[in-house]
Amino acid sequence: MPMLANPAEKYAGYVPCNLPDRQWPSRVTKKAPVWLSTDLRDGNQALVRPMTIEQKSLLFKNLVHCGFKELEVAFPSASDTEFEFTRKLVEENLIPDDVWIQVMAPARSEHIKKTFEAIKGAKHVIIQLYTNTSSLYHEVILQCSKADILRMTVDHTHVVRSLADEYSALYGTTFRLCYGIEGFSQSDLDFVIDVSTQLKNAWESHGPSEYPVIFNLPSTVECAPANHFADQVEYFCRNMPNRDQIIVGVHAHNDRGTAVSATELALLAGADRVDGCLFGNGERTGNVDIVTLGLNLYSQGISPNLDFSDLKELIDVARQCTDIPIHPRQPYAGELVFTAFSGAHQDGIRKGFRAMAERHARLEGTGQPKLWTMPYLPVDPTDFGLSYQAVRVNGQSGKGGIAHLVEKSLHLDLPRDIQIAFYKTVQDICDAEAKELTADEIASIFRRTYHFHQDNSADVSSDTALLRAFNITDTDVCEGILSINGECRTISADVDDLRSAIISVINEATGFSLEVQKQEFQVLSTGMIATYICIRDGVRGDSPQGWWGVGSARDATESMVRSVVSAVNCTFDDHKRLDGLSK
Ligand SMILES: CC(=O)SCCNC(=O)CCNC(=O)[C@H](O)C(C)(C)COP(=O)(O)OP(=O)(O)OC[C@H]1O[C@@H](n2cnc3c(N)ncnc32)[C@H](O)[C@@H]1OP(=O)(O)O
Ligand SMILES: CC(C)C(=O)C(=O)O
Repeated sequence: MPMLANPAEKYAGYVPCNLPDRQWPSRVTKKAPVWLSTDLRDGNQALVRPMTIEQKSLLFKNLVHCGFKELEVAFPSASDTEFEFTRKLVEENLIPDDVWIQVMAPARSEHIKKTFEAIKGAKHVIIQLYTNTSSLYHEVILQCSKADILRMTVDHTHVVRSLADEYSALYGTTFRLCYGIEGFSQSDLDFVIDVSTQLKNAWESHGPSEYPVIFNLPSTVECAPANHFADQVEYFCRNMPNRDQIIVGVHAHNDRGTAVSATELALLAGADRVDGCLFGNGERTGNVDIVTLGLNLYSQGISPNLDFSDLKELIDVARQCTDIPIHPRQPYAGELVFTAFSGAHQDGIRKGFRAMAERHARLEGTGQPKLWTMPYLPVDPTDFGLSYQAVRVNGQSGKGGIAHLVEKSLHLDLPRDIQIAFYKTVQDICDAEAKELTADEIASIFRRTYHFHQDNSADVSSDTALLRAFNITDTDVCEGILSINGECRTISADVDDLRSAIISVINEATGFSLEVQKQEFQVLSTGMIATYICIRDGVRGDSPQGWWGVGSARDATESMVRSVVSAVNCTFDDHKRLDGLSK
């Protein structure tokens, strides 16, 4: 069936909230909310294979390690696994004293009783009782009236409170009530406020409670834009009597792909607490991704009060438990997130790192913060235990990115001309092989292209010219043995005359008429000295731009000699290539 020419025949848009003086658009978030991880409940109920007790235990341990203080651990009346897992947490004393476990129960007495049996003996428990307030639900699913929903909610609040009082007396448990208002974002908000007020009254009618009731406002199904959800949350916060005596939570699903925005705007609109799952696991398109929310705050300089220092480990644990892979573009956690393939981005990142290092050096000792200001990289992945793969090279890459990888692997800060020359070599390979080249591959192409050897274990089989020995005597005379096409030549010259002496030995041996066009020295971060040299052959004139050579050594003179040998090898290579083409 094709898409409809007029989708209004099938789908109705949302009805905006009447909130002309809405406050949330001009507010700014300054602190982290209270987090509730629902990985083990809403995340779990959406899996192809719900987690085993072992998987739930592993995930629980890691969530606690991240710093969650409120965790919805189960829907205990749903299955033996859910029940037994809750018992295990309690009986094996696995819940730290400062952590509240939350369990979920529908408004059905037998389910509520079973839920209490599951948490028997726990220290801190939040019972989440849920009913659905949307008309779609009571008309279609329960086939009852609004009044029935109200009655059902209030009646079961009394059941929960009576059991809570009983269990407190018997086991010393501290209880809190959370009301999960399923269907909130598709409900008549005045009805929601009515049910919520009556639920609160019912709870409090048994006597004072140390902790305020939590009202959990979900977009059970995300059906409207994020600004609409924010309006609904602000409306609830402004119209609930005694707002300061309750906690308002939000629980966003991601059907429209805007759960993160909806939650962020809901916080501006007055929410105090946020439910979510790691990496956005959960029903259909998932619950809101709590890692993204936390790291979004972090990137604004606000501590999320959650520790994601080892994101890689957390990704591995989440995958082991849910059997759901992380998308390579998942914010913060995806494997391609801290990577740039395109030339312009690579160039920006490379320049950005330098500029930032210089700026930070200037700020040293001033007491001013060394802020992260990097083009294309909004946060520093090393804060989350991830490494930079800021630059990866394929056919879309440019000279800046390639030079960045050479610098990372070989510590050479290539001058612009050699960057351009080497870029062409790499591009030809990327194009011919239609694939990405790794940093190691780029380094080895560089070594091969420029016959650049930093240690004696290097493969020199493709070298036509080789420096076999080099020594500078006490009297500053340089002595060396050069092998050209397997034939050894001896050089002996003063340091100042050395370069022309080598060139004339080579010209004599090869019939070339080489002359030096450019030469640059560079002290590397390793303490070595690099020399970049460009030579031309006045006889053949095949390469008007000349051939580049690169050498490095502890000593500047030896480095220069190595660069000449490298350039001569490049000249040979090119001549062989051109001669091959002309045959
Ligand atoms: C938005 C949310 O995420 S809500 C939480 C949803 N989570 C889950 O459903 C996971 C765990 N659920 C389960 O294991 C099962 O659905 C159970 C144990 C709760 C109930 O199982 P069953 O009794 O076999 O019922 P079933 O799953 O077929 O249907 C749900 C029933 O609960 C009713 N129901 C749904 N929500 C509620 C509620 N908040 N309070 C009371 N009853 C409810 C439905 O109307 C339906 O009733 P019916 O059997 O009279 O038609
Ligand atoms: C009951 C609530 C909290 C819920 O899980 C939802 O509506 O998605």
